[in-house]
Amino acid sequence: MNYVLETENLTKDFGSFRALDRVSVKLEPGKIYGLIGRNGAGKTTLMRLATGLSFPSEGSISLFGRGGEKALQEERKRIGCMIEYPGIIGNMNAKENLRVRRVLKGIPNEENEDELLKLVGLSKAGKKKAKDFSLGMKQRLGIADALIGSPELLILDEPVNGLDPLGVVEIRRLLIKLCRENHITILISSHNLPELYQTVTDYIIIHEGKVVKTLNQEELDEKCKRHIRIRCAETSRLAAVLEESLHTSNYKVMPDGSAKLYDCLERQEQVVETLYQNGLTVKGFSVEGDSLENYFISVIGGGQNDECFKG
Ligand SMILES: Nc1ncnc2c1ncn2[C@@H]1O[C@H](COP(=O)(O)OP(=O)(O)OP(=O)(O)O)[C@@H](O)[C@H]1O
Repeated sequence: MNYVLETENLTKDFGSFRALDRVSVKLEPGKIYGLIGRNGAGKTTLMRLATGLSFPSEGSISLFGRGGEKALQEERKRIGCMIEYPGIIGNMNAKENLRVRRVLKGIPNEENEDELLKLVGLSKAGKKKAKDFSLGMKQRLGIADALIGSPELLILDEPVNGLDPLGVVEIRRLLIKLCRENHITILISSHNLPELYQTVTDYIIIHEGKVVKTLNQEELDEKCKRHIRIRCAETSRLAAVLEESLHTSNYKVMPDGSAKLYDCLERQEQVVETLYQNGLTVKGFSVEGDSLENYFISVIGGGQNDECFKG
């Protein structure tokens, strides 16, 4: 497969400080990746390297299946980005801002600025100068800017940072639309985990410059979904008892022979009783599953400053 972005052992040192440590990630087309990590984990550094705003100390990057400086320079035209702060000219309105960007990006044909403004919900901003925009409007203008040139990969550093709940929802809808309808692959960083959960398809968890976990939404759901974990000696009969006596097929038999039961959480006593009545020797019975925040904290080791994961 030609990955949209692939890094191999990507490393960035600032003097003796290693901000990014042998990061290898692969971004498949048509997905929305959430880059998660505490303050200073290396998210922006990774994004800056991918977009060519900074250069690696070691390791390699390839974009759309091509590596090497010359090819990267060409392929970067297929990326749109908003990193750190949206670069906005305060004395110009939204449309003028986009026009300047288009010219700076060397896109000669009259790109459809009106269409972009409509897409990000700024068509009514009219003559209002960007310096008078709300934070949400500025973020949306930043995204419109990143969309100039019809990029196939959109890289957004904390696009919902500082937005009110409605603004957050608007950006979420926009990103999902861009991915589903315009087939744009998206990499976003955010500390707002509940929000990411509703937006992204895949997660890349980064901690102290290292990628400590990559997983998709389904895998995360599986990890976080509350369930009863049942361990018993007669593995082969357990499934039959769950189906025939508890009338549920909402369970999964794990490789170690235990079962995860996603039903019956409100009637655990009845479950235990039924297992005993059917002659099963229960060796373990526990309720497992976690909140999203706790899962991420468990992956990165927890500790102080966990408030970077907003609830
Ligand atoms: N130009 C630089 N010179 C020195 N150190 C830097 C530089 N840029 C980043 N760093 C350091 O590299 C580490 C990673 O920074 P980075 O901005 O990538 O973190 P982040 O995950 O984006 O954090 P945040 O969530 O706060 O934005 C931090 O410790 C930061 O201080």
